[in-house]
Amino acid sequence: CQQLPPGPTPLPLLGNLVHLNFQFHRDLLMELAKTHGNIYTLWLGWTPVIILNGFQAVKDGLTTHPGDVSGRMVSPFFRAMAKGKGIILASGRSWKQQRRFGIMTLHNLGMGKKGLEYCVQEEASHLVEFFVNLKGRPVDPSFPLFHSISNLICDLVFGYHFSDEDKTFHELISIIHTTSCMSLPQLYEIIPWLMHHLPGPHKKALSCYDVLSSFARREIRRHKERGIPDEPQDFIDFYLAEMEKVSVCSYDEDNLVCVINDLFLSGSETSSTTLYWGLLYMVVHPDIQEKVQKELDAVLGSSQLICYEDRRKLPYTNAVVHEIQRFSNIVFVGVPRVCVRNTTLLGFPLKKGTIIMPNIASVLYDPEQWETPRQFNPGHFLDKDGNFINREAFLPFSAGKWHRVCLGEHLARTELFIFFANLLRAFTFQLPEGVTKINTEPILGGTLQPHPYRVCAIPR
Ligand code: HEM
Repeated sequence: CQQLPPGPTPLPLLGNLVHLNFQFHRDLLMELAKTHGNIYTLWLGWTPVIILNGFQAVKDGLTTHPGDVSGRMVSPFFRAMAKGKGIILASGRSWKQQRRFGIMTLHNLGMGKKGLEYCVQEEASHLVEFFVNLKGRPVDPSFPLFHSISNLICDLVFGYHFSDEDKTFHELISIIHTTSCMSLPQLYEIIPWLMHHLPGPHKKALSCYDVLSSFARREIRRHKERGIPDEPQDFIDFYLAEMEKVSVCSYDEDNLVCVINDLFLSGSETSSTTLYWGLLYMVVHPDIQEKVQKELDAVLGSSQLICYEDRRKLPYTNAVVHEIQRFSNIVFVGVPRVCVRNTTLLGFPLKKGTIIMPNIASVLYDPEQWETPRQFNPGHFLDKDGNFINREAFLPFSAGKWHRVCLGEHLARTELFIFFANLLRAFTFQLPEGVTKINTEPILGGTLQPHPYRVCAIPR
């Protein structure tokens, strides 16, 4: 039998939604843990959701019986979107196969002649060129960052990347942006039968998802028409080759479409928003920016291609990149998990189907783990001699190595390091003349976003 952890008293019908102001706010969730403990229950309407708070609870909760808590919520909204296919919104055998294939293929693409790191370096140098052409004029870097990171996914998945002016690409990234910035429409989860017939942001997200799917189908058709080369060049080639080889039912075109959508939706906005925060922090902390530049100048030449491996020679820069991820904690309440069988979570027996929400923000801001959790402090990742140190509580990609943990972790780390180091080697970022104030509070959406801002990239 089930024993739910304690929590605030729910109201009839709405549960704790009113307590939450109909959204998950990281600070409110951390505040509730002070009263109810590091594992507590919130009710979304009739549905109990178990919240894990702080490093120890999140780590133990996700890694003690990782297989038991590796399901995803097949909520009405998610079902309407991906119909249980792909990776991020899928569960069970099909999810396992798509995920394993996705990991293997990203790895294989990294090994190829035109490896993954090369694509990252190429996109980073296009971005540097973009800023050079601006000649120090103010710009909101959000769009160019998003553009470059999405184009990188195009490179990996489609085998080519778009030019800056391409209209189709602008249409594609505006769709990805709208869909990935959406927060989960809570009302759809509670009354899907009604919301399905009403207009609103949920309708927009669903129709964007359909447009994205038709885009993926067009690319799959193009690949089929030109035939699969002996040496697959991109994600679609690898997948189509696999479809020909094995007759496993979950390798089908619908799954491929959803996997492509997953790569765009979880791989574009996350990395580009982290870099958007990164430039903001550099403007706010010019002393830290200068220290990074000094290290880059001392260790690298001005034209040398920057590799991910260079992070070992650049401990301060590496620490700043990690601190940007920690402090911005963009995926603030993680992605909900579901128990795939009856299990025990930190001593509480839970039934199959119970939803678990790891509050990632409470890990990255855990006062027991970080010296100055609410301050931007690269020292969190440095020892007293200035060497880089890994921190156990650095879990922006979540936890549970062989199960649900972020599939793009390696790609994201490579992108963040190479983009950041290239940008800071080439430019000093500062506020436009006359601007003295800047808002560093996040906007709550699908991820935590900075308020729009403009910077000048002054060539060094
Ligand atoms: C700064 C960048 C990124 C952050 C902070 C991030 C974070 C996360 C988090 C917290 C999860 C949920 C894991 C869980 O359920 O425990 C996740 C899942 C996922 N991420 Fe990332 N991610 C990033 C970049 C990427 C990139 C670049 C890709 C791929 C191109 C990617 C692909 C995925 C996929 C496919 C999943 C679903 C995994 C599954 O359900 O099995 N992510 N990510």
